[in-house]
Amino acid sequence: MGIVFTKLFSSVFGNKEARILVLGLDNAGKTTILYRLQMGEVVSTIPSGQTSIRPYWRCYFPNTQAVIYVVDSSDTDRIGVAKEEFHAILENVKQPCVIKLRHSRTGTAIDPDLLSSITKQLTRPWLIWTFLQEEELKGAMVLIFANKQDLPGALDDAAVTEALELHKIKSRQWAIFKTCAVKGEGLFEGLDWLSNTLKSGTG
Ligand SMILES: Nc1nc2c(ncn2[C@@H]2O[C@H](COP(=O)(O)OP(=O)(O)OP(=O)(O)O)[C@@H](O)[C@H]2O)c(=O)[nH]1
Ligand SMILES: [Mg+2]
Repeated sequence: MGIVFTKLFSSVFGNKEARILVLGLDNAGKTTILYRLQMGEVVSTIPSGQTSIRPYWRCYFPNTQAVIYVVDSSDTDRIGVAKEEFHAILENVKQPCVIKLRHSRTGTAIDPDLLSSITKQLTRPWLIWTFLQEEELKGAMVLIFANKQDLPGALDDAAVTEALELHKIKSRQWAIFKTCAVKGEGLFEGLDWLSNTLKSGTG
């Protein structure tokens, strides 16, 4: 997998840095996905989808080319919340933002400078979990991972498409892929789409 990915990385992004934001409700599988993509040590330091920090999804770093939105396809109780959050992200809400993150387990505050120094140290600059002004998201393309396909009762890609009302997305490229993050299934197919779309410059 590492080799496949390295090839993908070098052929697609070259020396250019591509900023990709990974979002989703808590427990959706973001950390597992980033771990499968060999980013475990970085994502473990940054809190993610918990309710208390969701408002800060509106604040990001500039120049994000793509958003990966991870959905727990088996969590049908919260698929409506996942939809609301998703469309809130895509809406162009311009508001001043203060970034103040807390580690989900220790409660330690993570300041933006630290966050940015973490991301600068990444050896693989193609994937950066970070924050940007939401207006910068206007042109970003969206990759949706309908995750946890292995669980009984999981909605398939068509059902997640409907539940998230993806057809309402008019002004940006999007695609949805079924994934099972724990087995690593579907992730590279999704990244393949992302890289091809980034490469073709149509996103
Ligand atoms: N069965 C199954 N479990 C999964 C899958 N992906 C993730 N999980 C499990 O779901 C739980 C949550 O996964 P995380 O990757 O921690 O989710 P997260 O989105 O990072 O959650 P927060 O950090 O709380 O926002 C873990 O127990 C994972 O092992 C999957 O594809 N199938
Ligand atoms: Mg996590």
